[in-house]
Amino acid sequence: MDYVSLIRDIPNFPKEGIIFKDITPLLANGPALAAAVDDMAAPFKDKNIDLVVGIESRGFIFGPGVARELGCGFAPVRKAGKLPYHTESLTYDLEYGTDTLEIHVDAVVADHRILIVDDLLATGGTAAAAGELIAKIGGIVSGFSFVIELDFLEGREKLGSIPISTLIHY
Ligand SMILES: O=P(O)(O)OC[C@H]1O[C@H](OP(=O)(O)OP(=O)(O)O)[C@H](O)[C@@H]1O
Ligand SMILES: Nc1ncnc2[nH]cnc12
Repeated sequence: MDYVSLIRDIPNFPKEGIIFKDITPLLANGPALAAAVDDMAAPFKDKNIDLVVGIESRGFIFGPGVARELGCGFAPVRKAGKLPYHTESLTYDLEYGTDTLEIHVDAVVADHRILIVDDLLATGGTAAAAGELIAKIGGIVSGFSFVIELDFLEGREKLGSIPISTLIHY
């Protein structure tokens, strides 16, 4: 699938100097969306994943589809103040600022194998924070699956030796 032609560059969004990768053309294309979800799940089909964790907000678009493909459930990692039950929380640096992520304390079963899903890996701060949160509540982070990776930001350096799958590299 030619994903690259379905991702639009938006210069200087949301801040001067950032080239934002807009995935909405890909989302609007039925075959491309289905292929992206399949391709994100494929490397993890035989990895005994127990739960997919998606990161707000664009991880919520792909995560449940990937979970369905893997035959497991889904749990959200959300921005601060959005989750209703008791949470673990972590503040981290973004390509364009800082943010705080939270997860419900009972989101994972102890020692279950977790796949983290998001649309894009940039500096890796978000994915690393999600991984730390899952470890704090007893899960085993067993993979990361992204649509896009911005190689020049070296985000995968923050994710250690855990398997990472990405559909498109820039
Ligand atoms: O690798 P990093 O440098 O941490 O950046 C990647 C994160 O940035 C974007 O989300 P954003 O924080 O813009 O939130 P959104 O999905 O709610 O728009 C993207 O969807 C990732 O979650
Ligand atoms: N350049 C970028 N485009 C889209 N989402 C992002 N998240 C972090 N950096 C981004």
